[in-house]
Amino acid sequence: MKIHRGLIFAIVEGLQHIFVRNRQADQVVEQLLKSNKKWGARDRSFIAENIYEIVRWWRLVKYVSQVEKAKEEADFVKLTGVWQLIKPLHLHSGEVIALPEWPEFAEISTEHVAARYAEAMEIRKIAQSIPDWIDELGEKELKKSWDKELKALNEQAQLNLRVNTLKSDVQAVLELFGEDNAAPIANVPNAILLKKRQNINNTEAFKNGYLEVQDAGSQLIAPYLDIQPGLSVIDACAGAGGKSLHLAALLQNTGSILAMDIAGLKLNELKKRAERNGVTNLETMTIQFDSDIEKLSRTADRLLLDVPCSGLGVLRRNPDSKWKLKPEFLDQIRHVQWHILSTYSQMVKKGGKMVYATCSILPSESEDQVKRFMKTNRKEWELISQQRTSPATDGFDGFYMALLQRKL
Ligand SMILES: C[S@@+](CC[C@H](N)C(=O)[O-])C[C@H]1O[C@@H](n2cnc3c(N)ncnc32)[C@H](O)[C@@H]1O
Repeated sequence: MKIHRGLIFAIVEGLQHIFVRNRQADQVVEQLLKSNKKWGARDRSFIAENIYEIVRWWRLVKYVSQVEKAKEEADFVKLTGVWQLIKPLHLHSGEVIALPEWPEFAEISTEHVAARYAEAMEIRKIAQSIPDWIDELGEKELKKSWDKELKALNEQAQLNLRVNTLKSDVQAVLELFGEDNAAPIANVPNAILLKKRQNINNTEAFKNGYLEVQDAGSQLIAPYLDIQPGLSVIDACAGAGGKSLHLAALLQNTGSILAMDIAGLKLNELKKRAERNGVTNLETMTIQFDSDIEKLSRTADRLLLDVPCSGLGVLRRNPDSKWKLKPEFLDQIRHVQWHILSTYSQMVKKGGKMVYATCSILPSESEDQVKRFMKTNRKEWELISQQRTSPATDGFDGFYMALLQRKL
């Protein structure tokens, strides 16, 4: 494939936004692609793919390029050029290419790149492109399985849909996308795998609320709460509502859902999504004080605690977060998780159930928090079951869920 200057500089612009201006990769890519209507579908996917790949393999590309800290435009051009050379080797895809003879690439020697790449492959944290502290933590917490999870977290995530059963069904959505392009996912009742990447938000099916984009692993969490029609459900960390919408569908629009969060803006987004999904049993509430929780003591048949976390189970989708995450944040978020689990659980009625969930592969954010909760609340609570999904073993994102019941 011929390398076009305009496309390389679009990638460079995107990377500068992410690494210099500290912006989120998905938002940067979305805005960049909107900014030039002349790019065709191939150009767009070239730009988006390269930005995500370079973000994912950032430490490796910097090592091979010998760029210590990327600051200037020239650094990003070099990194983008070097990635074009190592990509076919590293991802086993595409043909090996020669870089065009632009002055910006004059310094890059193919032989030197090949030698540095071979050297990098011997050092896991560089070959797998992960900060030292996450590599150490992963090994400490996951022991032998860290190696294979780390590799799986560097793969490109599949595109999964959840069919909204309030408005459509799996068969109808499969027919919309066609047999060649869509397939059901085993053991996840309303999940569909789309074989080709595409922008779902522009489709009529999405605009009509027939479907949502949601990883199949994430689709296991709402049903884990043992939902039956008529129940009163609280989703206490609802965010923009991926799981609230699923809960509404499982309730078949009966009973009630109270979607809560400390971030009111996210709940506003949830309201829009609920309308598109045809959800009629949902209210939202922004949490401001501890007393907001106390007032709801023992009111819920079911409580979902989809707590804030490191996101180390969803790095395939958000590869930039491994560079932005800091050890101090992880310590702080574990305290928040504990606060939520130990105080919000009061909202569950006697005999009611609660799911504690994270999108982290780390036991310290997941199993250990539940273990600690059970140690202090054994008289009142029973741990019914726990489940994990894993990028390495089932190909889903890395989620943890625990089902607990308040004794009668
Ligand atoms: C993992 S995200 C939720 C994702 C959401 N459930 C979904 O399925 O789309 C965690 C959420 O917890 C919220 N949060 C953080 N601290 C909180 C707190 N103390 N109480 C309630 N929500 C909190 C964050 O704003 C964020 O939206």
